[in-house]
This record gives sequence, C-alpha cells and structure tokens, in this order.
Amino acid sequence: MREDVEQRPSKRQRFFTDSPSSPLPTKPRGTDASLAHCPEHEYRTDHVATLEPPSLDRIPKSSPRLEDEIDQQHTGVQTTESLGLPIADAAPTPSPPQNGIDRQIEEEVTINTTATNTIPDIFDVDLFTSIVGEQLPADSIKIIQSAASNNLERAVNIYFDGSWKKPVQINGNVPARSRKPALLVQPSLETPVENESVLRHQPPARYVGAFGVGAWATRSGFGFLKHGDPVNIERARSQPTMKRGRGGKSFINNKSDVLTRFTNTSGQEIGRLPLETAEWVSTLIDQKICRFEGVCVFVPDRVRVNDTIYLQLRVYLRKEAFQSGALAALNTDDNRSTGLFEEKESTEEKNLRLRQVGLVKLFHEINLHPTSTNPTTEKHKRDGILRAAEIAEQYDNTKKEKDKLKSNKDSNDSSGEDDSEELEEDQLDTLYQKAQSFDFNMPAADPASSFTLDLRKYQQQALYWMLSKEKDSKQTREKSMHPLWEEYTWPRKNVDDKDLPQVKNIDHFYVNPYSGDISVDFPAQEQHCRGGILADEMGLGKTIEMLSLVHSHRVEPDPRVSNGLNSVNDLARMPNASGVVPAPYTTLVVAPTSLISQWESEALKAGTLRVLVYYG
Ligand SMILES: Nc1ncnc2c1ncn2[C@@H]1O[C@H](COP(=O)(O)OP(=O)(O)OP(=O)(O)O)[C@@H](O)[C@H]1O
Repeated sequence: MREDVEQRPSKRQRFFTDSPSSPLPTKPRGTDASLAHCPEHEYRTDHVATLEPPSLDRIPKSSPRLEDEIDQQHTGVQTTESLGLPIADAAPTPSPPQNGIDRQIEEEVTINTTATNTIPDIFDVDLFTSIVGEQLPADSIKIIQSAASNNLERAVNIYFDGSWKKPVQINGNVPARSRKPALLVQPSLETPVENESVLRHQPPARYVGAFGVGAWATRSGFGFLKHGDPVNIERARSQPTMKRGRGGKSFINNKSDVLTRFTNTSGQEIGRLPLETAEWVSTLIDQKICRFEGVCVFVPDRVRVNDTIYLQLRVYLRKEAFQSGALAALNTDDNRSTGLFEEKESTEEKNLRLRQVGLVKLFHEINLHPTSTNPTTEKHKRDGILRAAEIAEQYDNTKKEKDKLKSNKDSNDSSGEDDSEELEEDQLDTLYQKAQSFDFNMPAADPASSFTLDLRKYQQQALYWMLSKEKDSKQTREKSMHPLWEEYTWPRKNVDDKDLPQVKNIDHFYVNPYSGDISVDFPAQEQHCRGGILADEMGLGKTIEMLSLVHSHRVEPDPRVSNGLNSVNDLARMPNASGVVPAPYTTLVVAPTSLISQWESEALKAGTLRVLVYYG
C-alpha cells in the first residue's frame, strides 16, 4: 500500500468526509461509475476542505451564506487528497452544505498547522479500515486517530505516510495536529572530503543544469507561494517498520520510498514532486550526488490539494559525488546474500545502480550530452546509456517480482533463474554495443615502409594501439579515454544565460554510465600491461593488422649480445639441420591448421617477409 502515497492522487477522484448527521456507509463504493449513482447524502462531491484556517476562523460556523460562497468557489473542483479513494466524480452543481461540515478546512498531507479543536469528531473506524484496506490493531488505529485529531482525511494520509508506525510521543499539552509530521527529512551523511589535488579547487556544489517539473500540491490555501519564490527540495522518508512475514517471523521492512517534497521559505510543505521525477531525484539527494534548488514558476492563486505547481529545479553536482569511496560510506554493510541460483546484489551495488539510473535520467532532463566531436559516437553512447538505465530498471522490477514470488513460496523458486540469465545477456549486449561504438578520436599510426598494403583508418588506429601496447609507450597513456566513460563539459552559463564561475583545471567531468561512477579525473585507458587481444569484428582484416605490426615494430638485434648466449638467436643449432638460419626479426604465429595457408599468403602479400611454415 505504501507506494500509493508516493503517487499523486488521481485528479478525477475525491475523498470527502461527511456530516455526522449523515453517516457514510462503512464501505466505499468500488468504482467511480458505481458511485456516480450514490445519493448525494451519501457522497459529497463538492467543496470540502479547501479553506485556509485564518479565513475559516472568520467564518461563522453555521453561516449558510458563506458556505454557499464556498460552494460556489469549489464548483467543479475535482481534486482531493484522497490518495486514490474511489469516489464519485465532481458533480456539476455543488450539493448544499450540511450541518456545517464544510468547516473542515485545509488539506495538508503533513501535519503542521496549529489549528486545534475546530475539527469535528468524524472518525469512523470502519470507514477508515475500508479505505486503507488493512485491518489494523486497535492500538494502531488509536495512534492514527489521535495523531489525526479524529480527522478521517488526516488519518488516511497518516496511514499512507507510514508515520504512525513510529509512535509519536503524545504530549498532552501540545495539540496533536501541531506535532511534527512523521515525514522525516533525511539526515545528512557528511562524508569526509578527501584531499585530492584536483578536487581541492572544486566548490561544494557546481551547477550542471536545470529542468522544469509539474509538482503537485499537498495543501490548499492562499499566499504561501508565489511566482518566483524559492522552494526547498527535501527528502521525506517514513520510518522503517517491523513487518510480520510468513510463519510469523518479524523483519524490518526497509523498503525505501522516494517521497520528495518541496517547502516554502517558512519550511511549510507545499507539495511533492511527481513520482516519476521523485524516483531519481530522491536517489541523487540521498546519495549526496546532487543538490536541487527550486523556483516556483507557476502556482494558482488559490491552491488546492493535487493542483499542479510548476517548478524549475536547478541542479548542482556535489563535491562529495566525485570522491572515491563516497558511495561506500553510505552503506558499509555487505548485505549480499547468496541464493541457490543467483547472487543477490549488495546494498552498495544497488546504490550504484540507482545512482546510475539517476544520473542518466538527470542528464536526459537537463539535456546535457557527453562532449564528443563525432555525432555517430555520441549517438551510440547515448543509446548505450539509456539502454543501460532501462536494463537496470528492468532488473529492479524483475527482482521485485521475484522477491514477491519468493515470499509467497516456501521453497526456492527456480523459475527466477532464467530471468536473471536473460538479463545478464541483455547487459552483455549493451556492453557489446558500447564496445562497437567507434572512437573517432583514437590516434592512428602509419605502418613501416616495408609494408606494401594501404591500411584503412580503423586499421591504422589498431596499429597505433598495438604499437603502444608492445612498446608500453608512456606518452600515449593519457590520450585515449576508457571506452566505458563519458566526458561532460561543465556548463559555462546557467539557465538564465548568466556566466557561471569556472574552476581552474576542472573543465570536464566524467561519468561511467555502466557503474554510476563520476570523476573529475580523466579516465585513461589502462596501458600498464604489455600485450593485448585484437578482437575486431570478423573480416575487418585482423591478419593484415597483425602483419602491419610485424613490419612496423622490428626489434634490431643488439650487437652486444650477438656473441653471448643471452638471445635465443644465439643458441646452438642442430648440426645437421638444413635450412635453419639465424632469425633476428622472427615473429612466431601459432594458428589453427586451417588458417596457416591464409597467414602465409597474407604475409607474402603484405611485403618483404620470409615465411616458414611449421606444422607441429
Ligand atoms: N588494408 C587492406 N588492404 C587490402 N586488403 C585487405 C585490407 N584489410 C583486409 N584486407 C583483406 O580483407 C580480407 C579479410 O581479412 P581477414 O580475413 O584478415 O580478416 P579477419 O579479421 O582476420 O577475419 P577473420 O575474423 O575471419 O579471421 C582478406 O582477404 C584481406 O586480405
């Protein structure tokens, strides 16, 4: 049920309390359609709960004139904080106010007003139970009821927020409604700043882009937010709860939520980011990757719960995100557990994956592309990133399903094995596609003059790479970027086209979309080992490429060793072996029998090489 609260309530559905004099049925109707035929006295479809407390105070409780006015104001309103409660659509004409019930005011998901005893006691336990769809112990209901000051709407919100699960200490002097909501702002996890030379100059947070989002209001009223006002983007998370699993075993339900709220400068919660945005924004906040600064772009004069408030979010990449080990600091526990058929991911792996998806979505939203000189390369890379994100999400969903399945079965579920294999194949495909993307920036080398064929561009690049591998030439090390990393340029102007402060020596940052790592250091392709594997596609000319290397990297025999026994060339030969000659430039090719003749003919085609075929 918890996910429900993270989602914006459906615009077409409303939830209403009713007058004590016209009790609601104990069970809500199943569908809008069925409810549409309910008599008006059963379901109200108009104007409940949208006045600000101050104006309410001025309203005489039984003033029919004012109530009519309120009715008028609310005619046609179709939103609510019902969190999906199925209720009839708004009626075209408001039903008349009943017994002052319209005094019920202010729809907030969080409980942060100081209003006290003006709320009538309208808590119906049966109705509450039917709405939340769970039979709760009497104690829990009491806690919720008390925290909600007997207000059914609040109680439903509190239930879905999960705040009631961590009992709030009830202080008789403090009205329950004024108590802090159970939605807790994430504690900040300060990780020590590593003394990395480049990072020293990096500010705590650096602007990376901006995007717009249609958030939804969780309160109603006037004047708490206007166009151009800054808003704080905060994480709100409900407490982990104890749950009872199969067989009565208790476990902590650590299921993470993604609630991300925005507050005004007075700290009042105004609303929340929509689920699809909150899903990745929450990760980037939790993992201290980003800071978000919001500005209100549009807010209706009179806000009602579930109204859309448009925000512009400016995104800053935090310095901590670039520090190695910052992620590990989030979760030091290795909670990996091994199933019968698959290895479950550890918390760290999961965080990396969420971070990866978060970054990919962020860059997509702020329209930030990797720095690349060649559009083909860029396209390949972007496709690869998005595909990787898709896979990650797919994996997550499959895992959730499997977990659900597992919890429903006592025995191990072997059907999950196939899924994970399929996903692994998908991931391999993605990596393969990535490897296919051609790096046009890779330097090329010309073969030696003894080589008689013309090398194609990619073959020259392969030759360059092979030469640097054989020679382990240090000067080439920093020139090629690791193929799995992306380079991004720090923006020079912000969304208002104002110049941004630049940081000395840090013009770029690098993202590995496959691991979720980010860095300000150039991720050079490792060149520390000699030798390698040339694994071009079939038919691209690997034989020719190798032969160009044979021509181009000829080691001259050292005259100093010619009289000694330090070289294989100086070993004593078999006395009767005919045709054996010293071979100072020899390259030994070991090939399957079927390819030997091909090697031979290619070698002869490529230039002045003597070829000796030996079967053994
Ligand atoms: N630069 C070139 N100039 C002339 N011919 C070339 C060149 N590059 C490749 N070829 C020719 O293309 C053909 C395919 O090359 P080759 O068989 O070496 O590819 P390969 O990558 O080794 O293939 P496989 O993976 O099947 O072993 C050969 O006949 C080769 O001579």
